This record gives sequence, C-alpha cells and structure tokens, in this order.
Amino acid sequence: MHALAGQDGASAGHVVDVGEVMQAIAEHKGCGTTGGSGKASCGSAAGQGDLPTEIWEKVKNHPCYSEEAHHHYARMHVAVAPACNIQCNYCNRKYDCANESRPGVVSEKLTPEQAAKKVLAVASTIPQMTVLGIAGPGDPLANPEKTFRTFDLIAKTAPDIKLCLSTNGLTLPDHVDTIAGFNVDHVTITINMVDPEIGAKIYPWVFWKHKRYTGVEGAKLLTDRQLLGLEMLTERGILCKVNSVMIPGINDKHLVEVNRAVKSRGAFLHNIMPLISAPEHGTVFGLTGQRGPTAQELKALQDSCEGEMNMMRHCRQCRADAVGLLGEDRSAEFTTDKIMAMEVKYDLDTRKAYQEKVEEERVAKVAAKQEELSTLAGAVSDIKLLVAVATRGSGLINEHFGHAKEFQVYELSTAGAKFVGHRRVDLYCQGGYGEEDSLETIIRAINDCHAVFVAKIGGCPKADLKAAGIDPVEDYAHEFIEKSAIAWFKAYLDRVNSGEIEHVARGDAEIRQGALTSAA
Ligand SMILES: C[S@@+](CC[C@H](N)C(=O)[O-])C[C@H]1O[C@@H](n2cnc3c(N)ncnc32)[C@H](O)[C@@H]1O
Ligand code: SF4
Ligand code: SF4
Repeated sequence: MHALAGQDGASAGHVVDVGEVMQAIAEHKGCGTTGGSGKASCGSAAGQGDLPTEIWEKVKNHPCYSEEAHHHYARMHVAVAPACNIQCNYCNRKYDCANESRPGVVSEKLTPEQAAKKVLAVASTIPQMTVLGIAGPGDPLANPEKTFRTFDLIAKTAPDIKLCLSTNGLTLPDHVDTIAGFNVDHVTITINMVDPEIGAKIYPWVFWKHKRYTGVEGAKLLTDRQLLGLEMLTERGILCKVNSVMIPGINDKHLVEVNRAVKSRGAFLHNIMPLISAPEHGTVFGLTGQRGPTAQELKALQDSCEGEMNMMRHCRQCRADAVGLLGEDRSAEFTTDKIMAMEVKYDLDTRKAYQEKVEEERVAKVAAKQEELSTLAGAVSDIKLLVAVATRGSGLINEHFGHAKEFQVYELSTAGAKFVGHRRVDLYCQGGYGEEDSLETIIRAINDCHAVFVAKIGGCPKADLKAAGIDPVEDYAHEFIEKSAIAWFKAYLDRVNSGEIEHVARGDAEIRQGALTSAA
C-alpha cells in the first residue's frame, strides 16, 4: 500500500503561469516586507454519513474541520496580518524562534502579493494543499486591507483553494459581509470566556474605535462583539469554529459554559486548546508561572463538552506561516527568497487528478475500518484503552519509532477506534547522543497508552517500552491506523476473555499539553 504525498521540495522545476498575481507583484516591487523580521504569529470526527451533504462538501477536504481529512489534506497560513487590536496574556508576537511551531510564531511577514505567489507555489508543489488560512501573526481583521487583498488575489488565481481566517472577533461584525462576499466558508473565532470577570484575567486591554478599554469593561465589549459576529456568520451559513485556550484555574471550568453559548449560536466545531506558557516566550502567563493543562485535564474537558457539539482534538497550534499536513512544518521550503525565484505553474487539472487519487485511498481506508469494525459486532466489554501511533500521514502506520516527532493517540473500545489527541515528543534518534533522555520523555508522554504502533523500532527502545508496560507493535507496519488498531483491540479482548492476560488500567501520562518535550 502506498501513501500519496506530494513531498517534493519547493525548488523542484516549475513552469510559469500567473497573470494577475505576477502583475500585482511587479507593481508592488520595493514596497514589500521581504525578509521582514516577523517575530511571533496563527474537526470534527464526524464522517460523510454523519453530516448533511452540503456540510460534508465544505469540510471533507478541510484538514482542520474534519479529523479524517487531516490525514490526507494540507493547509497553509500566510503571515500578512502583523497588527493586533487586543492583548491576550498568553501572546507575545515579538518572540521569534525558527524551530518552534506554535501560534504567534512566524519567520517572515508577507505582503498580499508575496502571499499570493507563495500560495501558488505551495499549491503547485503540494497538490493536496486545499486550504489557505490567515491567522496572524496578529489578527486578520485588525489588518483588513491586507487580509482581503490577499483573498482577492487568491480567489482570482487559485479558485479551488478554500479561504479561511482566524480572528479574536472584536471587529468581526463589521466585516461579515465582506467575508461572505469572498465565499469564505470557514471562520475561526477565539472565544475564551463569556463572563467579563473571567475575561479581565485574560485580556489586559482591547482597542476599539480609537479608544483603549481595560478590565471588565474591555472584556465585556470583546465578548459581546464575538458572540454577535458568530451569530451573523452562522446566519449566513458560514461554518464557524471556536478556539478556546484552556487556562487552568482561570477559565477551565467556565469553558463548558462557553461551549453551550457558542453551540446555541450555531458554531460548528469547538477547539479547546492547551495554554502554551513557557517563561522564555515572555508572555504575562509565562512570566507569572501560569501553567497549561495536562493531557488528561484537556481530554476530560473535551470529553465533557462532546455530545453538546463536535470537538476538534487534532489541532496542532500551528505557526502563522505553517505549510503542509497538520503536524508537519514545511515552511522552510517556501521562504520569500525561494518562492520569488520559483517559476510557478498553477495547474488545476493536475491538482484535481491528484486529489481524486487521495479520495480513492481515503475510501479504501474507511471501507477497511468498517470491515474490521464488523468483527467487533456483539462483543461485550467495558474496556476502554489508549494506544499511540507513529504516522507520517495518509492514515497509515508509516513512521519509524525513532523518527516520530509526535504520536497520535486513539481510544479503543467495542465502539471502535476514536482519535483523541496527539503528543509531541523529542525525537528518539539523536545520532547516538541523548537517546536515553528522550526515551524517558517519550515514555512519560505516552504512559497512559497500552501499546505504541510503529512502522519499525530498534531493539533497545523496544525492550524499555515493554519494561514500562507499553506494547511496541510492528505487526501492522504500513497498514491503515484505525483498521489495525481495531484488529489489535479485538485480539487483546480475546486474550483478556480467555484469561491469558489481565486487563490493567494505565497511569496518567506525565506531560503538560502545549509544552511537551524535555526541552520545554
Ligand atoms: C495567534 S492567533 C491568531 C489569530 C487571532 N489573533 C486570534 O487570536 O484568534 C491563533 C490562535 O492561537 C491561539 N494562541 C495564541 N497564543 C497562544 C498560547 N500561548 N497558547 C495557546 N494558544 C495560543 C489564539 O488564542 C488563537 O486561537
Ligand atoms: S488576539 Fe491573537 S494575535 Fe492578538 S494578542 Fe491575542 S492571540 Fe495574539
Ligand atoms: S492551528 Fe489548529 S485549526 Fe489552525 S491550521 Fe493549525 S491545526 Fe488547523
């Protein structure tokens, strides 16, 4: 079985095209911010059968709105929006780190014309790139001219790419008609509270109509505008995702109320993300020692909100210039210097043909899962357990243990295999230096998992994982994840039922979401 990838480097030979965008780029030569020192930047598990057709059509190849799609389709962000109109206590856009992947981080800010060329370059190189998002490094709607100019250029030259934006919502009501006019189907609003008293602990100020508002007054203004914007978008049939940053002791319990409030206003998806608050980022929360949630705390909150509405659990908290499948970062292949030197051919037919192949692979994957699931029909057991999976995409177990930068975590039960999150880890293979340390952090990160599925694993880590009670499984190398996990679970249940093994619950993973590696 092979995985479709489109993994060629950005410098591979490309043919020319690009009328209007190139014209626009030429007109803007010299006024851009090439090499600008941008410092910091910005699904549902429901499948085809669970959603109305018109919604499925909107989400089926959007990697953020469909958990299933994220194994197959890529997205990119363009960092055209540097300014922001509010301050969050967890954000410092001045902190730049090229090796770091988290919201607010960006290596270069772009003009709309540079951004449009970058989109064409990426779309030609990565044919499964289906979504262009603007998510910073500041707020897209605090930079409306640049944001909408970018959308305009892309809508004209790459009409098959979905346009997306992510905003704090303060000025959203003023821009809803423009957003709808660009046929933007997906908007994300970050809503961390609906209670201004709680908001005052998250937002020191908001700046609106030439005036700065602080404390409860500022937070009240923000929540009112966010909820109004959400209602206006959903009335127009635009799918809305709500991001909420989980801040233990400040808004963690309150997010259940936020979930109800956004659901009642028609939000499609709720993405509760862990606070990232390393002191070196220089954010207020980082400096005051405000911790982020553990993986268990995050999952418990997501579980308690599920049922109320679709919860996103596969968000990778991407950079504002992220490129590629979620969880991989190919932004370094598409620096401004590289894309400006590229000859780009935007070939719609090639993209379509490639995506048709992706769909075939995806259909095969779903069919294999359903077939395997049928073997669990009639099985009675209340056992629920977690397994970790090393994957490079396409829904396959296709990553070597030593090369995994993250593990995807699935919850297995007689209902099947459900994706519940991912755990970032230090690479095990360190060229002979530091493997012991990194293995320790990996074991801590997946300590609540009964097994880890890998394409391959060396003898030493295998023995250590076994000693830690985690079963390293190589039997399903290059097979589909869910089908394999269900098959393994069925065999596990059979062994428990026959008395060959005893099912023992695992302990907690000792990790803090959002700061998961030993270096953090
Ligand atoms: C960088 S923002 C850009 C878009 C917009 N300004 C906003 O805040 O919605 C993208 C997302 O990253 C989140 N984010 C930023 N800094 C974060 C942090 N330190 N921890 C967790 N989430 C963070 C924001 O809350 C937002 O949902
Ligand atoms: S709204 Fe977004 S960009 Fe602005 S301070 Fe908050 S996280 Fe940062
Ligand atoms: S930050 Fe989350 S929602 Fe935004 S592109 Fe990355 S995975 Fe998707």
